[in-house]
Amino acid sequence: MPAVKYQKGEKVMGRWPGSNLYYEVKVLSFDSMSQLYTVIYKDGTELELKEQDIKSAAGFQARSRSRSRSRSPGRRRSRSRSPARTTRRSSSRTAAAVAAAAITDSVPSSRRETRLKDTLEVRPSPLVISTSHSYKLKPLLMCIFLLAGAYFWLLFLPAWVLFLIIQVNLEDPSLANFPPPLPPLEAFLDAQALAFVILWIAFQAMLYILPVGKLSEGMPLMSGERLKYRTNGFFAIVVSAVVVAVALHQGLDLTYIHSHFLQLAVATFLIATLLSVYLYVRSRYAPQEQLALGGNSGNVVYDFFKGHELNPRIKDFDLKFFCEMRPGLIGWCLINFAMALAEMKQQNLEAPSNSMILVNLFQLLYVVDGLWNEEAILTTMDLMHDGFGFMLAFGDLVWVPFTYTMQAYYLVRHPNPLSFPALTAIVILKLVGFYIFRKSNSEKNAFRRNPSDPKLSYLKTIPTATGKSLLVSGWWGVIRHPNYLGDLLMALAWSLPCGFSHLLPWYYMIYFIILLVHRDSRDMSECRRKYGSAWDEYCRTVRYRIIPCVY
Ligand SMILES: NC(=O)C1=CN([C@@H]2O[C@H](COP(=O)(O)OP(=O)(O)OC[C@H]3O[C@@H](n4cnc5c(N)ncnc54)[C@H](OP(=O)(O)O)[C@@H]3O)[C@@H](O)[C@H]2O)C=CC1
Ligand SMILES: CC(C)CCC[C@@H](C)[C@H]1CC=C2C3=C(CC[C@@]21C)[C@@]1(C)CC[C@H](O)C(C)(C)[C@@H]1CC3
Repeated sequence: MPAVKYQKGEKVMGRWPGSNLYYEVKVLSFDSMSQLYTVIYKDGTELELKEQDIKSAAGFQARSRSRSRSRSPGRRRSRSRSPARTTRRSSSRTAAAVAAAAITDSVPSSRRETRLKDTLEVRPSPLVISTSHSYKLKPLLMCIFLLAGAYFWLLFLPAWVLFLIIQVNLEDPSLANFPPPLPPLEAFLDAQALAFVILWIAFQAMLYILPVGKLSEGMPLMSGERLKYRTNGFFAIVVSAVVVAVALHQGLDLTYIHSHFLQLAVATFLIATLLSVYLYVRSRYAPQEQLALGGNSGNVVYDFFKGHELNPRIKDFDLKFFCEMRPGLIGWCLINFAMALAEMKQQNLEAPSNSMILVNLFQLLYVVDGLWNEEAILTTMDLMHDGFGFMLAFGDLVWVPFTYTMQAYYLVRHPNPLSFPALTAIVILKLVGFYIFRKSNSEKNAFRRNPSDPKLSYLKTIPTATGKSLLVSGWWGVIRHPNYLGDLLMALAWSLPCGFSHLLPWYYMIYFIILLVHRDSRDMSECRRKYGSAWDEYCRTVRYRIIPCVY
């Protein structure tokens, strides 16, 4: 049995979860089952920490002394944030009081910066957080639930995609016709479809590595390092569009995508599964500091599903960023366009229907906007916190292109004429949703990138113990997830053109409500863990999550 490294009663430095800050803590106990130390901070907060989040006090002080000696004056500015120094200072103010007092109010940027710095200087000892949110081993039942969940989703998600594809293409896609007639087994696999998918992904990978476009910096990792990302997504979609146009001109029949939708989906699923196996294997050898918090249960299926490595890269090629932003996202627009051509062919139309045009334009705007603002993805949850495993690989490569295109796929066989007032109302809804979505995402992204940006000086903020602040006015002062509200309004505008005859084209709307409500509660617990009572203060100030005055 391995020896316990830190003994009961020993004074050590413990990392504050989710940050790079270390505080002096006393070891209370060690649980050999969970391999977690229970430690107590100076203000009485008890947390459970892994061994790698603890350092011996002597070694830590020696290291921070030698590091601060070698720092340049510019970097020394941030010395007040060093944990060693923070622990030497003490403040009688409670964290909540500091947070409340330091909400900055319409101050000029220079003053605001000073104020921000001041709040960093008087940073209190860690916030008192309730143990129910603490960083501790989940009870056995919870573990069983999570494991069972992973098995369930692993089987359910691919089956659901197949079901949607087969069902929506039926003459009568009513759910009363469940289960749909299954095609013979050999109809699922098609070598040509597989070749097309491989070609598409390779083409996107080639565009991604071209030395064109900006190299953007990601958010600081635990190690303090900032990864660089080639954010040339807009370039990639423009080149893809030109190549497709040339291929069409040369006689390429894009309606192949409609007639082989099932085979293309199965081929992509195989690739996503192979990729996930590769990701799982390499995560077993990845250094500790490159791992995400989740996906380390020791259960193969759960870890395979959740993903463990945060930013798996082959040299500078970032697999998670590439998969999230390129083949699936740009493929989504290609498929929609192919569906418009298939609709014209099937229904003998000279031009796509108004509904089809709306769906195509709306979703194209969404994707182009995402690619134009590609840098903003670097401050989202997936990029910052989630490991890359089956869930995201499948989500990015299969789920997005083969289920987000459901409205266009549905319209090929189920026309839904739109009156002019209905069309106008839907366009207005989409634009309102888009405005809220874009403005709120850009505001948070700009603030996270440069909190002292003079253009944001009018915004009120709450400082937190991690050194980051929370916006408490502007879009993020109205509701806690304004970007989700905008996204939901847009989703509504995508389903409305399909009418109300069937439930299936509304699948995206229903799924999206569930996804975003779940993401919101996941984010709430994560932020509560990271920011402690500063987060509570934020929640008291901004009471509603997604819909003002309702939810
Ligand atoms: N079409 C689709 O399928 C999907 C689309 N989306 C869209 O992607 C976008 C990104 O979503 P997602 O990554 O889920 O979440 P967010 O972009 O909302 O990111 C949440 C993070 O923002 C930071 N944050 C929260 N509140 C504040 C605040 N008041 N001030 C400053 N920072 C704050 C926190 O991170 P920290 O403090 O660590 O910076 C938090 O963890 C959204 O627009 C969403 O609608 C998302 C999922 C699926
Ligand atoms: C398979 C599961 C049930 C769900 C998987 C979820 C993923 C499909 C989504 C998680 C977050 C996403 C985002 C986008 C696409 C869907 C996934 C990958 C996004 C790239 C779409 C375009 C937007 O402009 C965006 C804001 C960049 C989105 C970021 C999050």
